[in-house]
Amino acid sequence: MSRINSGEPVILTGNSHKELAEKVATRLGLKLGAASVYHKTNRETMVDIADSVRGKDVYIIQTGTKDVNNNIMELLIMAYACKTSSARSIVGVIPYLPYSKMRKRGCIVSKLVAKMMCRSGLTHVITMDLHQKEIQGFFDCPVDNLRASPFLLQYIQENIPNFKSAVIVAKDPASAKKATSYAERLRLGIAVIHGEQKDSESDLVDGRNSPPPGNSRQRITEVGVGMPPLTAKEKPPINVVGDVAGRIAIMVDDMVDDVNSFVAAAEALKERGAYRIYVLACHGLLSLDAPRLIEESCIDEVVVTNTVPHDMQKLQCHKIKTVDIAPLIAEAIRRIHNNESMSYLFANVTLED
Ligand SMILES: O=P(O)(O)OC[C@H]1O[C@H](OP(=O)(O)OP(=O)(O)O)[C@H](O)[C@@H]1O
Repeated sequence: MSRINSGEPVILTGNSHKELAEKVATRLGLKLGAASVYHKTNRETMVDIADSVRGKDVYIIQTGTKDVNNNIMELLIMAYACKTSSARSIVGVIPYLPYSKMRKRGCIVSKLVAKMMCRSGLTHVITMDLHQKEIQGFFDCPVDNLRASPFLLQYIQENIPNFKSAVIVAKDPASAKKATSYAERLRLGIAVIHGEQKDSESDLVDGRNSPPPGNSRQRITEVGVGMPPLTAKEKPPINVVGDVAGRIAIMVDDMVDDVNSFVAAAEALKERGAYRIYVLACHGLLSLDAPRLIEESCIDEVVVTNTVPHDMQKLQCHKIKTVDIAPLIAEAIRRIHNNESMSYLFANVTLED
């Protein structure tokens, strides 16, 4: 990779993923800028940037982790500190953009997050595999939504023996387009799973202010709007459309969170004769009990990139593998900094990725 050539940028990072930030800086032939980001005893976030950023192009590498609210505050305060110290441009490098999964009912938090980031001083955002591409429209600055698919496709070709006898699986109809786009590039067939795999409220971990019990359809009917209630027993059964018998099944998605939906899908695939089951996704959030669930499941491997740190989860589960996307992020920074076209980075991706 050629070097940065138009005035050295400053690469800063908060506490979300130092390892990734260091890898990116090293690839660019730079050192991380001296900044300390810490929390006072009252939990307020403090930022000290040691060197002057006046007139500089600053890149702040900060991803979303399980410490998500601190991740966001650190980024906002760092960006604001750079803005008020007269940085020329401030690029937020946010590999996993938090709050991008929209909850059914409730406000669109990603719009609020985008507005706060722009107000704090970000002049450009680099992110990866947005859960909804439309989120880019919430930002009042340019957004480059990089894709992990070329890296994941390469992993399949190099690390899954007999991948030519595999079928790419969409674990729900919503991910069918993504599965098709992977399948076409690998010249494989697809299968689509239909049916309820997890409760829509399964990501609630804190009981305070949680919605009243009962499923959402029931509540809608109680106030006299909408269709008759569907009870848990009446949920559509899991159905696999496509032939997976005697094949390797590879599920592709944007993120693996608490993993429940993938485990349920894997069981359906196993029942129908798939003999090896892989899950590939960009973001390995691997929340809650995910490592144990994967370990005990019929999934053979979960392959994610290092947009989100997951070393602890790997200690608990030997089936989790990591693909390094630091080279992609470094190349995006280099191109933006040198005012070069980004199209090269999108050469082998499709709109559906
Ligand atoms: O918690 P896990 O079981 O690991 O699930 C992760 C899934 O959640 C997200 O989709 P979501 O269910 O939010 O559906 P959506 O596409 O309707 O937003 C994401 O795209 C994965 O498919």
